[in-house]
Amino acid sequence: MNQSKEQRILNFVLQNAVRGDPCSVLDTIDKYCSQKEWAMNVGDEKGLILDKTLEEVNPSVALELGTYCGYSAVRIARLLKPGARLLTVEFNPEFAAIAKQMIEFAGVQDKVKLLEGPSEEIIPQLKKKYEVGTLDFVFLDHWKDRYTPDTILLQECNLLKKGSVLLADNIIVPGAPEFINYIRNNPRFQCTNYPSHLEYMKVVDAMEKAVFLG
Ligand SMILES: O=c1[nH]cnc2c(O)c(F)c(-c3ccc(F)cc3)cc12
Ligand SMILES: [Mg+2]
Repeated sequence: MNQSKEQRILNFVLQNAVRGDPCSVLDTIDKYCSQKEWAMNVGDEKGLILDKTLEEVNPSVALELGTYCGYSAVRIARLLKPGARLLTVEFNPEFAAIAKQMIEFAGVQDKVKLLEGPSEEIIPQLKKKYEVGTLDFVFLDHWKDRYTPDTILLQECNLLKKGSVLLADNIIVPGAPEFINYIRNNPRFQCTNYPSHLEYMKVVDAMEKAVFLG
């Protein structure tokens, strides 16, 4: 049974990165995905926008929707203050299995809880089952058609508080026009657009930050 691309990425990290060194894991994934096989990690250019947003927010509790191979989970976790935690949601069991190993190899497993399943099922469980009060930061990087319903669900579940920050990937490619229309016309959010490029490509993409006003 030949290996998946995601397994090849993990193997390259296990063989070439430094165990326990998150930056080494990120650089190694970026090297593989820019030189050998493209993959949908947020990457190093949009990753800097993620880093800057995280340094502004300095979240105690962060949520990521769309773990994939764990690149952005490692990227987020490496910047979390002591005691802060990241909950990351992945629907695809194969991706979740790869991400678990990636997160452990990077040494950030104590800061990250990987939740396997559909976001629409997991979000309503966050308060009671995962002891979340409210979320300081949410990274939307899963399926574009879920950005709006999940943002509405986060509000319905009272998981956002005044100042909670959402950051959404792929606003241009693959694009999330319905989300952009929803969030920019919603008076409860203050939006900022961050032009960038698609991971590992010269194609234009963008991220959108939306601050919940309460
Ligand atoms: O499905 C996705 N979920 C989360 N992030 C993505 C991404 O960053 C992509 F570039 C892409 C992408 C895939 C194929 C393309 F040709 C272009 C972008 C997809 C996703
Ligand atoms: Mg993405």
